[in-house]
Amino acid sequence: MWSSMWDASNEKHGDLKAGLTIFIVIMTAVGFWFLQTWNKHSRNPKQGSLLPGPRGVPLLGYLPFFGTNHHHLLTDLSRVYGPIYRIQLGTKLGIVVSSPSLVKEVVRDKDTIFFNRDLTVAQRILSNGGSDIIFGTDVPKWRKMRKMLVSQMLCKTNLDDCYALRKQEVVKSIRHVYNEKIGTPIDFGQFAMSATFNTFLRMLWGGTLQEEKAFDVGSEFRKVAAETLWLLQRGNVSDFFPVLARFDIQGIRSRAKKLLSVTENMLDSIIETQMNKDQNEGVPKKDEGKGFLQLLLENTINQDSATSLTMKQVKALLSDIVVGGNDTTSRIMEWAMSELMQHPNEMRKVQEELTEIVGINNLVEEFHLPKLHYLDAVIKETFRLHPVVPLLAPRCSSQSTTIGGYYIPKGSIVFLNAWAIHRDSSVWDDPLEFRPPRFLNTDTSNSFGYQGNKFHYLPFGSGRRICPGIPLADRMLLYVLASFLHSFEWTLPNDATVDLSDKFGIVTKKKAPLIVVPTPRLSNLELYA
Ligand code: HEM
Repeated sequence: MWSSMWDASNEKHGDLKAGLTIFIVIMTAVGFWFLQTWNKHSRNPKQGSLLPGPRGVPLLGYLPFFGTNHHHLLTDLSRVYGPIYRIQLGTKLGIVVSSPSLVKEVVRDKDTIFFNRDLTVAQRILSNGGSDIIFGTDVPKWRKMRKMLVSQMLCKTNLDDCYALRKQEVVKSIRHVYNEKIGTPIDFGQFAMSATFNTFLRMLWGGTLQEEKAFDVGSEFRKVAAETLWLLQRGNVSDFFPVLARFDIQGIRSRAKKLLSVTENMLDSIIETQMNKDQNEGVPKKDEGKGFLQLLLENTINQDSATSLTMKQVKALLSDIVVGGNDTTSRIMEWAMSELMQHPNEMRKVQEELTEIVGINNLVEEFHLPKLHYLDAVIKETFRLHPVVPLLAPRCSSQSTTIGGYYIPKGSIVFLNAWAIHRDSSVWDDPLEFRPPRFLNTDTSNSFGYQGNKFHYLPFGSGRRICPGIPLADRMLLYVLASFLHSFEWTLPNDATVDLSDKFGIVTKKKAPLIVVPTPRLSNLELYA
């Protein structure tokens, strides 16, 4: 995603700076051309007024001033320049939108114009030329893949069917904490990340992969997914100055190509294993449901070209699920836990609800989830204060148009600043306070969901390109968090405090990890066995 282009860590930021230095020398040669581009962006008042925005420096635009926490910077700038402004990023023109009504104009009223993405070098390579959903811009192909994901893999029936797979992994995590971590400080983010990752993989392969093989595949996939995310968020000079792409100054293109080849080989081998299984071996146990891969392979055998996917698309979809779903889901768990540790009263209410609905002599089951209203409100409030994808997935205008009466040239990159909107005092009462009851509204006409229909609450985006993973993310968040909060009491190590500051990235995370100490909470210790 474009928001990830300027990575937050110092190491990577330094890397971008080094690239920029080399670049400045080369850029003298193309400066003339750049100025022409600048003029083109600035002088076309025919269709609307010119946008305000901060002044940058020649050639680089505002790039040198970005610092590390880009969502904070863009929010600060919106206080100066208003809910829509322009920002020059090398040769690219960025448009930053931070009001609900203007978001609506982009994602609903003009959704066909803002359907596209402006792919970076790494995005184009790692998505195999945009053959996945996240980076895909070919509408018929994108639609076919989304349909497969939403109406077959993540439909209620299939998610219900593979509950047993999720449960096995969550119970394994609980057992692991009970056997090895009681009374010791653990990094909750890492713990949530492992539990989520293992659960995702279990749903991908279903119940058919041997445990040992599943473990090896899991470790490899985890490495590949982490590197993909890392590479996607490295700043790359070529993205701001495409004319330099052929020089691959920072080596990002070659590294992405190597990574794609490793990923493809790994997925090919998994797919082959799955296809070579003899029929009995491949049939899931009665209560386990089909894994996503099996569903996908059945779909490719289907000869109906209107619905069937190619192998390239199958692999792209598997990657999307892991890359798009794992970090986001586990990071929000860490944020929710951090807010609960910071607000013991809220923690008490959540645990009282769990005791009442689940019972202290039982483990949480998915059928309990619809009754866990307070926990649901805690998660929603966490998403409001800490939308883990703060600038959503930036869109690109496929033709010149207007937003809010301002002229937007073709090819502009539009950032929808959900982080700013979620913290805007003209939209929310006491926006900086963690107050879950604001999501407890029993009046259904006024209640909040994740569907992005209220343009002031956008943790999963909105419009045609809204996150298709919501049904799975919603279940996983509630189920995993409820299980951890019900099974254990969590305390901070002596003298520790909770640091709620954040660090921008493709998925925004906590600056300092949350370290907590678990002790058993259930009265029947056999439940941990
Ligand atoms: C807490 C969990 C998650 C969060 C916060 C999240 C957030 C988002 C956001 C903000 C977008 C961009 C939407 C927009 O620009 O309007 C997005 C897109 C996407 N997400 Fe998620 N997501 C999560 C989980 C998942 C899961 C579990 C999956 C897969 C099973 C997934 C797959 C995708 C895909 C494929 C897209 C691209 C959609 C498109 O471009 O058409 N996400 N997500």
